[in-house]
Amino acid sequence: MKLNMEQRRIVELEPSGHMMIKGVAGSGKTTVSIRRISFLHRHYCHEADDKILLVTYNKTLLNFIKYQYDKFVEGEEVQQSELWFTPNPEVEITTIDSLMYRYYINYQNRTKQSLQVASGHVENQIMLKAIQLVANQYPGSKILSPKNSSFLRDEVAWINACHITDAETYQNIDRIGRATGGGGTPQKLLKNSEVRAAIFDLMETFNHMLMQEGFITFKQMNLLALQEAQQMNYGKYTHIIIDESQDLTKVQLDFLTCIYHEKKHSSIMFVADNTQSIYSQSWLGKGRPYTSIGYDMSGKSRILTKNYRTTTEISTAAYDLIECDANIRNNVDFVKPSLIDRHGHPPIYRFFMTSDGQLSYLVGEINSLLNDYSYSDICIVGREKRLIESVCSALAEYGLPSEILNASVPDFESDSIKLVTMHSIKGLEFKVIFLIDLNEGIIPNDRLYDFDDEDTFDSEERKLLYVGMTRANELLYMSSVRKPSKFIKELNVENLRIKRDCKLKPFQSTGIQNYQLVDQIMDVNAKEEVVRQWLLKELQQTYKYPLELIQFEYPVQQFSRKGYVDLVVSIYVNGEKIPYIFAEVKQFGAGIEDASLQLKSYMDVVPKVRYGIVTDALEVKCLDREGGTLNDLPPFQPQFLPETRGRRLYWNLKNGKKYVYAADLEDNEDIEVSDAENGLYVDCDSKVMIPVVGNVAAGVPITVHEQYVRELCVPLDWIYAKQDTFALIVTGDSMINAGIDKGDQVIVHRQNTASNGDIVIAIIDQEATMKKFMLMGDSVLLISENSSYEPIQMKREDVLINGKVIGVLK
Ligand SMILES: Nc1ncnc2c1ncn2[C@@H]1O[C@H](COP(=O)(O)OP(=O)(O)OP(=O)(O)O)[C@@H](O)[C@H]1O
Repeated sequence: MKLNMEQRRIVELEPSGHMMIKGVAGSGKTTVSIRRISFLHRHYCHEADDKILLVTYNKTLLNFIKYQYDKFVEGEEVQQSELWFTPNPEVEITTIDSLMYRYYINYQNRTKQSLQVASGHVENQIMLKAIQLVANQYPGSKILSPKNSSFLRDEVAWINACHITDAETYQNIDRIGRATGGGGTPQKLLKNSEVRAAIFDLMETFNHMLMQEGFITFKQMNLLALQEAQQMNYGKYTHIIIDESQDLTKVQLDFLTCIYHEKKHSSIMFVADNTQSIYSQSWLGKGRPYTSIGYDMSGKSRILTKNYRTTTEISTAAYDLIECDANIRNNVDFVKPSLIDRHGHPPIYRFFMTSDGQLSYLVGEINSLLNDYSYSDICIVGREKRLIESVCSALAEYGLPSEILNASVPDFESDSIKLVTMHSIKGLEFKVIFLIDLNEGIIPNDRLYDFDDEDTFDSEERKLLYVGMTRANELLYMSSVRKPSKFIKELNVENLRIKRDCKLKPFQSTGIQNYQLVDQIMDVNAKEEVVRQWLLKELQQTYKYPLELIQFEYPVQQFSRKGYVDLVVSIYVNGEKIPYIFAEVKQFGAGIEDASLQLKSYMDVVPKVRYGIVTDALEVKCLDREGGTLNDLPPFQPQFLPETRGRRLYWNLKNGKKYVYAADLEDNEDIEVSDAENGLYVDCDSKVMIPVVGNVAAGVPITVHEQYVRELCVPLDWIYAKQDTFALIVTGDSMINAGIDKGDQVIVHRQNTASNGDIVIAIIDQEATMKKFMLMGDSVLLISENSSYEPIQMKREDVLINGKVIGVLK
């Protein structure tokens, strides 16, 4: 892979302390980070204690990096990658959690203190005790109640994650998302309030009680790892690259600063995309400035805007989500993605009435994809683990191999469909992604509404969906069951499709007041009408059929019975209007099996109809005349309309070529000319009007009259000079073997000379006639191209040539 210029500049940047790389999803942030290791290792790692660290937030991403590089990197880079992933004192690639855990173990060993990570249950029990104890000191406080214990546990974890060690800091900190007390927050967390004072005391008491009982939380463990790093001066890194830095907590960021060994040639690079910040305890992802962790990034940031991972169609649809979220767009570090010219199928969205419906769709679609993709190219993504677990076991029943990606030892290569949660797919990519169960209550997850205010929480969940959508290299499927997530409505339906290889967009209802062809509707309140109106709109907007070709309730005689096709699209063929597409619609979600049979029976009795479509707005089936299934319907073509142009053949005797000449029936100056052989249109910008002066017998006039009633418009190229060009109507049949028939128009150039073989207008006995000119010695043969007529031989001086035929308009 060749890096683009911006990427290469970042990789090869001379280290000068801290810097930030902002980039959109798929812009190569991880790619650049890995190449940068190689560069730093080669050029800026010359001192004995120089070490490089690449730290990722999530374990699956770490393993994905290893997998990608083991698989793809060649030549020198293979050696480099081997260097990184085999024990090597100079380069380390790890997750922030395992790194901090190592420091925590050192802390334990040094302090001889052994604490166990508390289970959720233990944590809750101790929290309840702590609430009881502290509540006595705040008799007026409503917040310190057992019913708020999970909110309080979350808030305490947040204080610990943010490395807030004194009450004053907590009293004054911006509590983004919570301060307003919106959504499920039990109480406003106003600055300098008694509520905050109570929570801070609770945090200290809880931490203390937990440790007393020999337990610790993950957040406290991180605090102790940080303490250890501050204490010890060993194992520091000259270069640190932090991938997904927007997800890290304040403690984790402080820890990395602490293990950064500042030197003349050292560097710490924060790689971030705030649009993908999906953790509520993250620090920078919430829009906090880098100065809050001790770095001034003015003039130190670089931007990557091009999304290389997904197609333009997928990126555009995913961006719809971001565009409607002011929280995300207004974030200081927001980067608007720019698109690369890689096109593919727009994302497919399906709605199902039941989970079984979704499952059988998944099975059917995966089976149909297997011609082009292997199982390992496909990943099914769910908001929650339980959702993918149930799909995983169901797929097994259908004989489809699948496995839930294990974050610790993921096997990306195994020939099975992967299943993963939205949180763990961050940083990964697959050729085909299915985002399932995008349902109300699941995303945004209403069980988690308890803590942050609604807008903040929605933004976080919206980003989660954005992360999922931007994982697909080629094909993205999205589906909902029963009630779609409100985020689905935020996607622009124009950017979605209902099926692969089909232009039809997902169902959207139309209000009765906007129904079309109302005079043809039997019952506007009928349940299937809204489906028919959607299909009608699709036929007009997506397939471009004009409304005048569409009709409702088209009568069909089936033996003694009369039936009515719900919708028909007709076209004109040779001036005759014939039915072209039959459509049968069913009410929303009613199924299409019966309607398919009905449609086939209608098509059977109307042999002219070519295509059929049947839909209940959820399922769609297109049929051909023989009843075979088609991917899509044909789009409208201009020739389907009644003829508005007179089409004629023009034989240009100047160059021997034939053209299709089409003049508008109402405006004969509006002409279209195309090459009759290859159909290519001929430039008609320069054209002239020539008079139609009468029939051939009248000959070519000697003087030009101004008042010719009829004129013919022809391209300038076809004639020699406008003032000497006339059109005559052929009256006789003397030239039929030359392809010139009665009624044709010939274009004549006025001249009194002719060459052998020219078709001329000659005056014989004071009457004009059209003949072929042949000079024979002193005489001239005027030949009819019709064996019924004898050639006329005349003395050369007696022959009066009036003009030469330069073209024939049939
Ligand atoms: N210059 C390039 N040319 C072609 N492909 C590229 C280029 N840069 C990156 N890619 C490809 O784009 C995809 C995304 O790259 P990468 O994972 O590094 O992006 P990212 O910014 O870390 O993405 P995300 O933040 O969404 O996880 C990868 O498949 C990578 O190989």
